[in-house]
Amino acid sequence: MALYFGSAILDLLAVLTTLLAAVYAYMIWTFQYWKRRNVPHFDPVIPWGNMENPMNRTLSISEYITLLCKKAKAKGWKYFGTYSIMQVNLVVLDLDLVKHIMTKDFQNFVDRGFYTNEKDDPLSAHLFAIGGNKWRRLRTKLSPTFTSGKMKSMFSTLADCGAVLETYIQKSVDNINGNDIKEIVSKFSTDVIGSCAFGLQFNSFTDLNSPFRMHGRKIFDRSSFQDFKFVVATVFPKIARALHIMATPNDTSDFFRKVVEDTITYRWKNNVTRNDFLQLLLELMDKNATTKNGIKGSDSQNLTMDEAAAQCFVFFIAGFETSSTTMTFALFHLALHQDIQDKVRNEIKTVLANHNNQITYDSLNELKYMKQVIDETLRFYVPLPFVTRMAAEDYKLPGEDVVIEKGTRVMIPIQAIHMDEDIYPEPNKFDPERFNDKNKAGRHPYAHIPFGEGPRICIGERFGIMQTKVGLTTILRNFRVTLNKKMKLPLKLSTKGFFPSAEGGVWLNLEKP
Ligand code: HEM
Repeated sequence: MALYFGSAILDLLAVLTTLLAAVYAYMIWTFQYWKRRNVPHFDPVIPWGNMENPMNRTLSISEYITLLCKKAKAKGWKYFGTYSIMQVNLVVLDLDLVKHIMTKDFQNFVDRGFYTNEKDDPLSAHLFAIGGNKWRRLRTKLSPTFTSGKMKSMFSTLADCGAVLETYIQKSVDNINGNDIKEIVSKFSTDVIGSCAFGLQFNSFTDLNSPFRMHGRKIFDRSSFQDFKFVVATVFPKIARALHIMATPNDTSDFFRKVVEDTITYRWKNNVTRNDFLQLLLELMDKNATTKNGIKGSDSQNLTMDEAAAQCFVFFIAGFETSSTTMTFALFHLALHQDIQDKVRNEIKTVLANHNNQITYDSLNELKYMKQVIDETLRFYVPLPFVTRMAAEDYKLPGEDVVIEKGTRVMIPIQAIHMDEDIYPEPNKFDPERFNDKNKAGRHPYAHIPFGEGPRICIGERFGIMQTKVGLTTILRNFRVTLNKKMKLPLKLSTKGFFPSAEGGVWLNLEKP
């Protein structure tokens, strides 16, 4: 039925044109936000703002932000405004200001401003994503899970996974050569998280169709469209929730929720206790938490089944990709720099000789040079290129004439800080000596923050380093790592996904030294 132009189609066109014009005008107005506030910024482009078109990137996210920050630094900016689509962000470069946001004034920057949709997607409500009091409550509860005492008691479970990796590479070294090393270390870290977070044997090396490995791949090998959907959901969370947009793929969510529920039910039913994260979560569960089978939780604390599943899930996603990325890039650099590799291997041999040639919790703590190699790897290719914090109230940047408005996201560009040549001369040179005690002491404490900083620092830092050390020690004490002829140099980062990964893979050989 035509109302205005005598034709329903013309009416519809008129409505659509008006809507588009309104959105366009709103974008123009939004894209002047930083100009109106007199904050330094680069000119945005409609509709992506200062982002690259997520469907057609030429650089990885990490490289793109680092480039933007380099340009900003060259102009003498300590911070600058950006737009990701219509979301305004303040990128902070000055390390003293970074310290204020992450630590000193943390009470105003508790939230990350991450998209969650607890109703449709219970797994999205995990420790990394949630904010406010809910985060405080959960973080307080989960922190004891990651103390050095707990890490020590969990070490034997981790060492068992190291032994599986060792047997695998010893047996199949001929087949491994000329393979993407990321696939091998990912199987190891999937097994580690399986044992330590879920209390299950994932058997990633023997079960080629392991559903855990399959879901792990699926979460991180996201298409550009999925990335785009997530960015839009972060910018317009209310609309995204109304449209039931999930952060976790549907089948992955069903799979993990069922695994956790079945495992918890089994443990309650059979009074099983184990030295793992799940046991600690179990002890925090609501006495009224009921599984589908009608089994009730046994104590009076208040984590629900879905909350417990969400935490297992975040340990899985945060634990396996970060550590396997770190191991992959460490091995790549060691293959490029045989002298550094020799030094690491000699250290491993000397230290393990004092521990019956066993990889133990204490022996790993003595691997000081390997820790320098890991620190330098995490400087060079940090798994999370940036983190965000959202202002809970208006906040005046200390010493500056700028107020960060309530609800604005502040971005801490970790990778760009790590590549700042004023902090790290020749940033593209791999040099573990940057992290000897003397050189470390001469730098700002916020110059190296691969695990973030302040009260929201990575809860799994100790575990991530321990896991990385077990993987590297297992490989390097048995093999010399060299570049395979299929490895394309210089390494180019993939333009897909959020975590840095090598385009075409990291092709290495393992040779008997
Ligand atoms: C090399 C390994 C790892 C790296 C580089 C890494 C890095 C990070 C970073 C940068 C953050 C954000 C911190 C911030 O905003 O200040 C984070 C948070 C987090 N990480 Fe890790 N991580 C690693 C391993 C792990 C492991 C093994 C686990 C669990 C088993 C884990 C669980 C988490 C969780 C749950 C959070 C959210 C903490 C919160 O918001 O309270 N991470 N990680």
